[in-house]
Amino acid sequence: MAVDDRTETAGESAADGAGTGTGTGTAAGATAGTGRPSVEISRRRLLGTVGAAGAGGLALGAVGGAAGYAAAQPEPGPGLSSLGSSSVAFTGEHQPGITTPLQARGHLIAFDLAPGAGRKEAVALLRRWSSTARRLMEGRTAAHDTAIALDAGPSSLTVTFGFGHSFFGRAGLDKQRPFALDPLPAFSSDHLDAKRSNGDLWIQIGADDALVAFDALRALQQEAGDAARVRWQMNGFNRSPGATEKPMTTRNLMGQIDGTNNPKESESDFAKRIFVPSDGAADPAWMAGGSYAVVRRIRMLLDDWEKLSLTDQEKVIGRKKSDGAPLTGGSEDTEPALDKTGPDGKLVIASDAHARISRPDQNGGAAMLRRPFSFHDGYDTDGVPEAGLLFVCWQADPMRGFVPVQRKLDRGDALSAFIRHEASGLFAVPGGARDGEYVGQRLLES
Ligand SMILES: C=CC1=C(C)c2cc3[nH]c(cc4nc(cc5[nH]c(cc1n2)c(C)c5CCC(=O)O)C(CCC(=O)O)=C4C)c(C)c3C=C
Ligand SMILES: [Fe+2]
Repeated sequence: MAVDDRTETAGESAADGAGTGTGTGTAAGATAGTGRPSVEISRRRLLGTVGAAGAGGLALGAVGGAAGYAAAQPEPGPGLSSLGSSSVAFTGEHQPGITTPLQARGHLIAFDLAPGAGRKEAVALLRRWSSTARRLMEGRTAAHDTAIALDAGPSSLTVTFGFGHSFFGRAGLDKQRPFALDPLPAFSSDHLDAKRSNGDLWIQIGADDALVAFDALRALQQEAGDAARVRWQMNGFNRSPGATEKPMTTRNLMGQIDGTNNPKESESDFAKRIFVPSDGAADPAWMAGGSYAVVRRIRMLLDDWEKLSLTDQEKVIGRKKSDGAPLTGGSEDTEPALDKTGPDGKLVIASDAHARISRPDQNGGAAMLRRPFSFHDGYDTDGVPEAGLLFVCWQADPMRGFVPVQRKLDRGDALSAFIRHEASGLFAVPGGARDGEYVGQRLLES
């Protein structure tokens, strides 16, 4: 949906002047106790000014900061593109960032409650985080804003919160811990780094603008305050909207079209597969409308992968690299002919092809919604790219989603020679906040 005029809160009205083009572009004054300047303004209001000023935003840089901004002559501007103006609702049956189309930027961050912090601190933290997530997703500023995203619209920002297994003991909520959060089994191909795995609390941030995404990451990390400490943090990306001639399924860093056969919202069993039932049958009740996120940092062994011929690469997956069509023919959306054999009598889609053995019909119906981000963290000392997939998948129950499929992949996936699972997390992601609620309220106030 396109961003609209914003209703200013009482807290924002004091800073209105900063957003109306009076000259500074930032509010004077400081936020009590932080020493940091308070930029408590609506991004939309500032955008109104920038829109009226046309190239004023550019003039800001060109002629030197706030003074240049004030001097810019008003000219009609093109306004926000749909990339900047699109926003996602914070409230709803489900949290945002699960069925939201993939965004161009992603940050994953896990926290542990600080020593001595418990349920009371967690309640205050989730209240703060929810309030900030809502504001930023609407294109408003955070309570203590840094100006990083000041000129941008909401840019499809989503913020999604989850609870890890260890949270429940620390918060005195053991009885509320779902069995579905029991630790994932070990897989023979695991090379997991415990320090970059799991955590009490998890946040997934996605946005189509890098500064909007980082702004949210920074705001939420700062607001953790004394209540929680960062355990690990990972950064990812996908294709930017509009980068291709027509909208299409994204590619991963192996060059494959990735996401084709994801469950579709239009399918009758979609909700049952991805979300914990909202009809009162959920156990525990606070997870109604929620979902379980499995997060795996999967390194791609790109030097080895890129040595394969195109034919061999396609054999590993069972689909064509160019358009994602099954090797048995057709286009991306064609159902693969799994039994089809070639002139040599062998299966056209090999018995160990990744896209064959990960299918629900090869795994007792197990299905998940894959919603990954690619990552690239530079090169190691040998010049090998530290790159791959921040694999995030969503399901109503990991034992009927990720676990059986990963077990099967572990036993004989042609892709496994080219990937390495380096970190892992499992998080209970409660249903979306209702109006006036914070995320996790039904757990924390149960
Ligand atoms: C345990 C679950 C899975 C892991 C881990 C996984 C890693 C992984 N996958 C690719 C690339 C592709 N995967 C594709 C399909 C696919 N993968 C999984 C599950 C896991 N993948 C499923 C359930 C499916 C869909 C199967 C089906 O129903 O047809 C494809 C094909 C295109 C598509 O449907 O998306 C590609 C390509 C990589 C690179 C990777 C680890 C780095
Ligand atoms: Fe896959």
